[in-house]
Amino acid sequence: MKKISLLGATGSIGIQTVDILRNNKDNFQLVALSSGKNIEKTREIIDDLQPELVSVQQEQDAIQLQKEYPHIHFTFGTKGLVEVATHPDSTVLVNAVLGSVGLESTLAAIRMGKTIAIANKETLVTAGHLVMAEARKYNVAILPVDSEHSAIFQSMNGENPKQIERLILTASGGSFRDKTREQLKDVTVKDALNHPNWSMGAKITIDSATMMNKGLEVIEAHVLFNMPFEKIDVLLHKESIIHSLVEYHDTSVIAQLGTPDMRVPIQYALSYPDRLPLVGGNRLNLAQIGQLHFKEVDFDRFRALKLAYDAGRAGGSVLTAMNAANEAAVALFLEEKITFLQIEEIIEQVMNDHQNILMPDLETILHVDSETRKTVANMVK
Ligand SMILES: NC(=O)C1=CN([C@@H]2O[C@H](COP(=O)(O)OP(=O)(O)OC[C@H]3O[C@@H](n4cnc5c(N)ncnc54)[C@H](OP(=O)(O)O)[C@@H]3O)[C@@H](O)[C@H]2O)C=CC1
Ligand SMILES: CC(=O)[C@@H](O)[C@H](O)COP(=O)(O)O
Ligand SMILES: [Mn+2]
Repeated sequence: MKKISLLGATGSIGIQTVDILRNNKDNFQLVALSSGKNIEKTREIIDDLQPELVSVQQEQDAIQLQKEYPHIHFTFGTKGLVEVATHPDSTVLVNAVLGSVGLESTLAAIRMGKTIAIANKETLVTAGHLVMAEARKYNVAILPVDSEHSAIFQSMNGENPKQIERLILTASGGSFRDKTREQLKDVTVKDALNHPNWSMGAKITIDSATMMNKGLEVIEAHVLFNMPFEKIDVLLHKESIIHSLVEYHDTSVIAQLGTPDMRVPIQYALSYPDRLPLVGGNRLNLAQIGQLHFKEVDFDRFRALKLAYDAGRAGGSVLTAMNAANEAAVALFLEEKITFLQIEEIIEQVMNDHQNILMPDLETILHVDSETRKTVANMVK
């Protein structure tokens, strides 16, 4: 029986994780969870899986829930995320919270020796060097949940990492993959939220449309697999059936395929090194699909991807600035305060203005993160 702490239980990844835990009660037990502001969904998960500890975003929600569930301990805010992540009974942290707010709780869980199943890519982008250094120090496994990184992880199983030629991340191209830059000028939030293959949270769906998601994933791959950027490629593949590929010295290419279903990589990170049957999973029928498509990426068309490669190659605090600018700009786009193309304009301006600090410590990262968010807010006043 693995005991689990789950950050971001009410989100897209969180709900799918809860689904897996519910279907595998003999293997997993949820001991602690965090949610944000969705208190109705939080109640449903509590009633279903009876955790010992729950953290919500706001104090008043914690007070209300404490009255309703006196046998459960409630907490809130950033310290609540840390409490959930470090619950003494859990051995695995599933980090499915959104954004760089997941950083400190991840570091705290690593220092308690917990295995980390990580969906929260912003944490790896903003402070990958700190997370991986702590993971090495405490001998903790960081298991990918992101579909591409899970595919790479599975395609590296039993192989010698030194014999890898390159990693190939597949990209659907997002909601606007068939539009020109000219046509992107007046796209709406509703259109941007309409991802062709995946049903996901709003922020990552917009990231997918700008291709910043793929940029974050290139950096995530660099961090998780210790691979130089020159050996990480992106390939447009509109069906999202091949989740990513690894090419070896001898020209062999190993890939992981499957129908687009995030429960597969989530469950694999939980059951690793075993595999469990996926309740309600759809089997891949390649004969029925008939054709798979591939195309080279145009970096002028997908400018956010180029910015992410630039930040990755530079390293240092510009990664935090880029990530925070993206989080802030996407939030403004979702509130309809800026246009779609302004997202990457804002990121580019923030990166150009940034005074880079190499190997930033936690304090510097938190400072750059909050200052960048203020800068972006001022840019659109
Ligand atoms: N969705 C997907 O298929 C995939 C997602 N990922 C990554 O996983 C992470 C989560 O994505 P996704 O599930 O789509 O996101 P969602 O927006 O659906 O969910 C985010 C979760 O985080 C909570 N949350 C948000 N802000 C805060 C905060 N300030 N404090 C505490 N809790 C907070 C939300 O709470 P509430 O809703 O209660 O307010 C919710 O539980 C992201 O890093 C994303 O890039 C990676 C691969 C695929
Ligand atoms: C499901 C998942 O892992 C997402 O990150 C997905 O990759 C988004 O798809 P694209 O970024 O390829 O559009
Ligand atoms: Mn992904």
